[in-house]
Amino acid sequence: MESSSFIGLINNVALLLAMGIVYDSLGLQNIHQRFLREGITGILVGLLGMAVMLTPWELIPGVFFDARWVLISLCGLYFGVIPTLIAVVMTVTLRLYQGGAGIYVGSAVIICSALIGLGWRAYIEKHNKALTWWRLYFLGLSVQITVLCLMFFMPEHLRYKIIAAIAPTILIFYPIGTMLLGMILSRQEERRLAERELHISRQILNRERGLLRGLIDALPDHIFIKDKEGKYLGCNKAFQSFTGHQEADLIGKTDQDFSESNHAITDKSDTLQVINNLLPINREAWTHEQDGSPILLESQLAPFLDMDGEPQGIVGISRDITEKRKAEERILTLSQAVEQSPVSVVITNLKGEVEYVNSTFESVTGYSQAEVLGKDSSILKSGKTPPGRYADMWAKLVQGESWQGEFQNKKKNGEIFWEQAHIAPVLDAEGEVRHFLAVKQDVTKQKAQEEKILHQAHFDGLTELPNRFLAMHRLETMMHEAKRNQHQIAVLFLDMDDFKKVNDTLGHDMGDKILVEAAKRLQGSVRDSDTIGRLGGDEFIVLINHLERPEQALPIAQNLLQQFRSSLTIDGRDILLTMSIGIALYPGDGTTPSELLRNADSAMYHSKAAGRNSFHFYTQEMNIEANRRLQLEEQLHNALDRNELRLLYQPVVDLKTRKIVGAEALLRWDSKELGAISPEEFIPVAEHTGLIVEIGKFVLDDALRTTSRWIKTFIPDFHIAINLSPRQFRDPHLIDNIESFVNSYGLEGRNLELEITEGVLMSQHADVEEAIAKLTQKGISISMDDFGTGYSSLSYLRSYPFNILKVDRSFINDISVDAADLELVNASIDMAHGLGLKVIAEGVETEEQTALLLRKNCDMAQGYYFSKPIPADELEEILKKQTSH
Ligand SMILES: Nc1nc2c(ncn2[C@@H]2O[C@H](COP(=O)(O)O[C@H]3[C@@H](O)[C@H](n4cnc5c(=O)[nH]c(N)nc54)O[C@@H]3COP(=O)(O)O)[C@@H](O)[C@H]2O)c(=O)[nH]1
Repeated sequence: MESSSFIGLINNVALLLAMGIVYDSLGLQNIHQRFLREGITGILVGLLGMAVMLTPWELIPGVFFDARWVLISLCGLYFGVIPTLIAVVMTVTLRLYQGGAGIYVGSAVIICSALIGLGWRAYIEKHNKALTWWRLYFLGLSVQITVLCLMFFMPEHLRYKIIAAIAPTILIFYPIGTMLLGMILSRQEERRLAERELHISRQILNRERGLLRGLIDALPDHIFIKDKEGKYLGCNKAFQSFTGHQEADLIGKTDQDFSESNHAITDKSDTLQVINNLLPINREAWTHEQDGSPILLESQLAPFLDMDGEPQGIVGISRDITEKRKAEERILTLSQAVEQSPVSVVITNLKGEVEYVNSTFESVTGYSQAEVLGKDSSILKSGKTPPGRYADMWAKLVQGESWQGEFQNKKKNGEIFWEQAHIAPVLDAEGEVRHFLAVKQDVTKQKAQEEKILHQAHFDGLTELPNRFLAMHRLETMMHEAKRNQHQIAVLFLDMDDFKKVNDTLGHDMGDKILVEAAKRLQGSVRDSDTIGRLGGDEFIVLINHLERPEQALPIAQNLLQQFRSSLTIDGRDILLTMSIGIALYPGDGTTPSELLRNADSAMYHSKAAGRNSFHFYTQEMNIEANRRLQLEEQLHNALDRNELRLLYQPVVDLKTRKIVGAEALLRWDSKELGAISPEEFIPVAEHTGLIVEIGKFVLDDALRTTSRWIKTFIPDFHIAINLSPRQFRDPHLIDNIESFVNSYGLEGRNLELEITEGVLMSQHADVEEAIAKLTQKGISISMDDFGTGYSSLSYLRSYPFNILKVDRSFINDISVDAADLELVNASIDMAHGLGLKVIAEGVETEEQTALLLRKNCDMAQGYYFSKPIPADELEEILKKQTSH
């Protein structure tokens, strides 16, 4: 090859190499817009191709040659369609401009080499092949063979000359050149790619490093790194502000160089421990913040290793757990309080499944925690709680409101129990309902108590009949219904005849049994729709509903009386009892329950007055009687204050001497409103109302004061008889009062005689026995009044320490005409004397009676024959005269 040809070849090679260098130095790969990048690349390759075409070398004289197809084929292979098209257009244009014999073959060479380059590119991309040296070689070879073939289209006189001239060169050197050039371009491409990746990696690394630092600095936890000697290698902002030292000041120093706060997080021994064991450790320590406030730090220290696994130091994270610890302690206290709470605590999820129960729940229900966890809270349902209550509860809970109420639940052993529950939704920090909390108390005992109280409030404890309150309530309900339906009601007021006497005689226990039996008989004689109740004592009420005519009550009352025609058998004893019944009708006899009851009561009184064991319908006259009783009660209340009460004295005469030896104090009431009222009328009222206690005290005081004068002046042995009613014995001050009056008026016990009737003894109060014993100890005489009228006076005479027997007026009346009465009185006197008692005959009205009594050895007498009850001053005059004789 000639030197000029060689220079041309070198020139072509240099231009081809320049393509890669220029591409690199222009940084075309950095142009992000694809069309711009490919356009510029195409122009650059086109320019280089034109430069190659303008610097050919003369292969043989007259035959010029260049390496354009190498450039164009590599452009197709490396840069793709658009740059190759531009380069082809530019170089073909130049070739056409150059003209000559090879104008078309030269242009075809450019186009074919471009197509072969693009074809190889498509093949490599499609099959994802690597651009190896041998592929580059075959690309070069295929291009050269194509170029050689195209040479056959040269004019005939040149065709073989050219082929002969170029064939060895392009078949031997050009494929190798193409391969080498391609490899250079590939290497450049790889380097460019590696650089770009490195650049990107650096960017990522920097960004991530910044991000990581930012993150670490943003963390509230204290983060630090130390080397093996415990010297700081770095730390985050939180650590800096906690220790009060900048990172730059910390680096290279140990905790020994700083204050306590650093030691709280880690100390040298921790660092050594972590490094030696290569295991993380946790530690907690109390220290102080910069402002001196105490703070609890929890630190985690872990080793960090180099690539070879050698420990390089430790990394530590420490955080403020002061609030967490306080919260834990609060939660612990709270959970212990809940656990030990005396009430059951249940926490469920929103589906009602149990998540927690305390120990009280376990002990109350018998279920262990394990048995109920995850179960539906309805496990305790007994089926006895009304379903509406659960619906009401859920309606409240789903609205976020709390609910309280009672359930009748079932224990594990099947026992039913009452629970008072307060259930509330539990909200989380966002205000969302997450759980339900139930606080429950076993109120079974209270319920039973309530029911008992309710029962007691409505039912009579002895007979289990409705009591006054319930009976009146039912009457009111019946009245409403009767008013609506235009029917009538009969209210029957029942009172047992002489029950008090029977009760007192046979004792209260027997009395109670009689009442129970009587109640059963009454119950059996009315319809279910009627009501029978106990008003108290021996009083019952029967309410007959749905009457059309008043007469319909008549057979019912008759039937009730009939029930008691046969005797009651109690404890083997046959007891015959009768009833007095009063009937009031609604609406005729009253428009309120109390008015009807009052009027039925008046009618009952009338039955009593009419001889008992009978019934009477209420009449207006009865109302008058009842009103009278009411008036007496009202007026008697203040009779003492108004000085309406005074005492009369009836002398008691010694039958042998006919001299006054004593007197009986008898009370009189001259009411300013009602006029003179007989003691027979007002004493029962005073007893009934309890006013007798106050009045009796007045009698004792007045009588003892008055007679003390007579005793001191006229008769030292004078005895004053004072009546005591049963009710007075229930006064705890009775004995003290008597003693105090006797002492204060300078009297002796023998000057006082207390008259008690059988009724006092029959009440069987322990107080009576005790009181009588105390009184007799003080020398006070006790006399049995109205002897002979009661049932068992004789047995009482033996049982109690009586001093005097007062034979009742009813026996004395007829002793002069009735031999039986005289015998009775005679026997009484003998018996009394046999027991060591003195006898006073009451109601002596004639000399004949007096003489008979004297003959029968009666000791004393009182009665109109000797004197009616007279005022104190009159008796004083008599005593004066008697003494002076
Ligand atoms: N607890 C108290 N009871 C008292 C007191 N004062 C009286 N009474 C009791 O009231 C009942 C009626 O008493 P009174 O109307 O006073 O009748 C007494 C005499 O007046 C009456 N009497 C006396 N002699 C005759 C007579 O010859 N004929 C006749 N027809 N009546 C006569 O008898 C009554 C006395 O009875 P007694 O008490 O049984 O001795 C009466 O039961 C009183 O007890 C009082 O302060 N406290």
